Amino acid sequence: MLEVDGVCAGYGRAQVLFDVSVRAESGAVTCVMGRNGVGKTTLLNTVAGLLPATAGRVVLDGADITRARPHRRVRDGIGYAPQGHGTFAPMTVAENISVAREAAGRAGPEAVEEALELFPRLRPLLDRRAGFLSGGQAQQLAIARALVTAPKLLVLDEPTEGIQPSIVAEIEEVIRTVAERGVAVLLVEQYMDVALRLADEVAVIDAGRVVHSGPRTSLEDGEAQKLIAI
Ligand SMILES: Nc1ncnc2c1ncn2[C@@H]1O[C@H](COP(=O)(O)OP(=O)(O)OP(=O)(O)O)[C@@H](O)[C@H]1O
Repeated sequence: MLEVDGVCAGYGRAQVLFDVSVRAESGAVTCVMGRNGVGKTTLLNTVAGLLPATAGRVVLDGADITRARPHRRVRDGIGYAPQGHGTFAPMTVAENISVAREAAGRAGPEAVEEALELFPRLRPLLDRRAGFLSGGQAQQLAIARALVTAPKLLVLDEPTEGIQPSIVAEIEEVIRTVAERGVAVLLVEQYMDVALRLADEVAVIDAGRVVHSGPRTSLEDGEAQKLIAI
């Protein structure tokens, strides 16, 4: 579904990603791991089109989208829940969700109901402004906003960071359900226990390069774990 092929990217003269190749298949969770500052968010921003790739290709469903703008990528089927949620604080939960659905132009109004079935805790909060949500609620809203775009590829940046364990379990359940429905999930995750529960495939980044990739079971290897340990 997604092929990131030999991508380089960075900020001004500071190159962050070096020849990065990662794939995410439909119906599977691909987990990108690595220590702080190694380039995980930079990779996701390059996939979402928020940061240009200076070399290499991003291919979605066989189409080269390397130069496509972010809104085009949403319409092509990339749903992104960025780190720090990226929700509109002054807007209500309901407005956040409907704006995301309408902007994507991929799904009908029934997508909102489907997202609320996955995140029932959001239902009583529909009239609350997003800026007044707890961290866990805001994260659920961020994922719901990505889901109402009816993505083929769901991109999540550390969705369990700083969130209480009961909500983490609910978010994990949604990620699993979405993958089982055939969506490709590309997930940045720092916590080994979460990755071991969710990932089908893993890619470990260190200093802007992919230094390990393979099935989840390859994470049991001590060498792979050393690359992630803080
Ligand atoms: N907007 C920016 N301008 C300049 N440098 C940046 C910018 N965003 C990130 N960087 C730098 O790029 C490098 C990679 O950052 P990135 O956020 O991709 O790492 P990360 O692996 O996602 O880390 P974290 O787990 O802390 O989010 C870091 O050295 C960071 O300081």
